[in-house]
Amino acid sequence: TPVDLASHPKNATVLILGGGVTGVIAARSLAQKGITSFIIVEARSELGGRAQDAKFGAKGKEVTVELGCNWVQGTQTGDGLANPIWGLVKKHNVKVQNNDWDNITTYDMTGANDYTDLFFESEDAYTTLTVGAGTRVDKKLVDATGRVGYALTGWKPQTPQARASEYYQFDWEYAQTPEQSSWIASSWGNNFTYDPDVGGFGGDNLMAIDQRGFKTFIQAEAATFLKPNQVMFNSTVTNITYSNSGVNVTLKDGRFLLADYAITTFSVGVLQNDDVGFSPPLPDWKQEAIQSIVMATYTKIFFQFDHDFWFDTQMGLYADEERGRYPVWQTLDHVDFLPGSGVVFVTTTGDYSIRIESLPDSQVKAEVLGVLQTMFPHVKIPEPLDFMFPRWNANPLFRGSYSNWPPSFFSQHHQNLRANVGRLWFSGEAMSLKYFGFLHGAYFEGERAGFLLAECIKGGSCVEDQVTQDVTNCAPYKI
Ligand SMILES: Cc1cc2nc3c(=O)[nH]c(=O)nc-3n(C[C@H](O)[C@H](O)[C@H](O)COP(=O)(O)OP(=O)(O)OC[C@H]3O[C@@H](n4cnc5c(N)ncnc54)[C@H](O)[C@@H]3O)c2cc1C
Repeated sequence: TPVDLASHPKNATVLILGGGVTGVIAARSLAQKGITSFIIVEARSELGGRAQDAKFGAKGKEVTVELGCNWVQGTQTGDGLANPIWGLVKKHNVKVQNNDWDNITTYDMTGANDYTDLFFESEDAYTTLTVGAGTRVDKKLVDATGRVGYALTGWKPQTPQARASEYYQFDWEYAQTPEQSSWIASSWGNNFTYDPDVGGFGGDNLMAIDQRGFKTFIQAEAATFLKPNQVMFNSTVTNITYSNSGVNVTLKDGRFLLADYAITTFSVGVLQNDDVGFSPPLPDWKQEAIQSIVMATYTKIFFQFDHDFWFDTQMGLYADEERGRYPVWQTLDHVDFLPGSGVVFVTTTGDYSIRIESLPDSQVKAEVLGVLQTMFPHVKIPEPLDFMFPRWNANPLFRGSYSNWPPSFFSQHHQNLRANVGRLWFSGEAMSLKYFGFLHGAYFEGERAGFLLAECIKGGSCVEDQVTQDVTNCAPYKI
């Protein structure tokens, strides 16, 4: 039954839908501007969203492993712009360790095979790709796929080793292939994070190994300002009704909440898959924007063994004949991370992640053990003590791991994705122009939404982004 929004008392001025980094920082930003009548509505029983961990390992050998985000990507160079996640990590003493992605041992179908020269060549090819994208932006040329960019800038991988090296530079970051990704947006996504010459933070990657979980950086920050009555846990939103007078949110258990405004911070995967309904349906321009971005999937598959029999470097790379088949390996059983833990994990991305999510655990485990046997032909691979992987794509609270920008997603789509629909505001990592996909993208978007909405509530402008009703071609097709 439709609720008469006008005649009901409001639960709060603002409902912040989702308690990940975006939601927490939006709440903090509202509070900083004097708006304290808000409620964070979160389906899970804790804050953090995709900053999520699990206890993993045999009894007595358990360690905390990160199922979702794991790194502070880029810190700061000189007195340049600092990654705000790094600021929170330092403020709350979250334990992180420098992770050297070039400290790598390479393997292929014959076992250990040193193709690090090729690996570093692929690193240079990636840099050339991003420079080529910059030239396109300067010349106002249309976007193309990452694959087109690689080919036009001279990188044409022909061997499994070259493809695996390319995968490490590209797919392991964007969680999709160069064919599926925007050449231009993937390049600026990289540069604004890692390249201090264009205002990026810098080249470091700090890996969280805090046994309280990486999520501590955001939970501890929330504890500095959030009051118990400003957050509702175990509250899954099923429907959002919006009008000129307010927003009404229905929860799975039948409760409903009323407010003057709401900010949704749900992943674009959630918005794409109708896990939450909107009444009235979102306008066409909004729906096209939501469906035009991609929610990619990045999967870490964890193993614990009784003892370490693998590489001594921080990273390992395996080249299979099939590109993307269990390629990137990381050890936690390393003097820099969690020595003695017996934990090693491998990452898959994109369509390969979707594939393994549909398989039983036993099959994935057998496949990966087979790959380990190929990588280490002279070792009898022991039975693991523990095995686990999260299914991010199937999870109705996320539907993937983070957004990726396809070449058919245009600037106007981006503005439309971010724009509010009346009193319903949209935020989250995917709305970040420069840092889509990253934690720091979520942080900056939460801050932006909180500050702008505070202005609106105080009588300022309530419309920030220009909406484009129809995203059109500047040179229409002549058919
Ligand atoms: C496997 C993986 C690896 C990653 N690695 C990194 C990394 O190393 N570095 C990095 O910078 N970034 C990384 N990321 C990306 C980063 O985690 C995200 O960009 C960021 O956490 C997104 O924050 P958010 O607040 O926008 O969204 P979310 O964290 O998704 O927050 C949205 C919240 O909404 C809740 N929610 C969803 N549906 C409902 C509903 N119907 N009702 C109520 N609540 C709901 C969710 O539970 C969630 O808490 C990774 C992500 C994943 C999954």
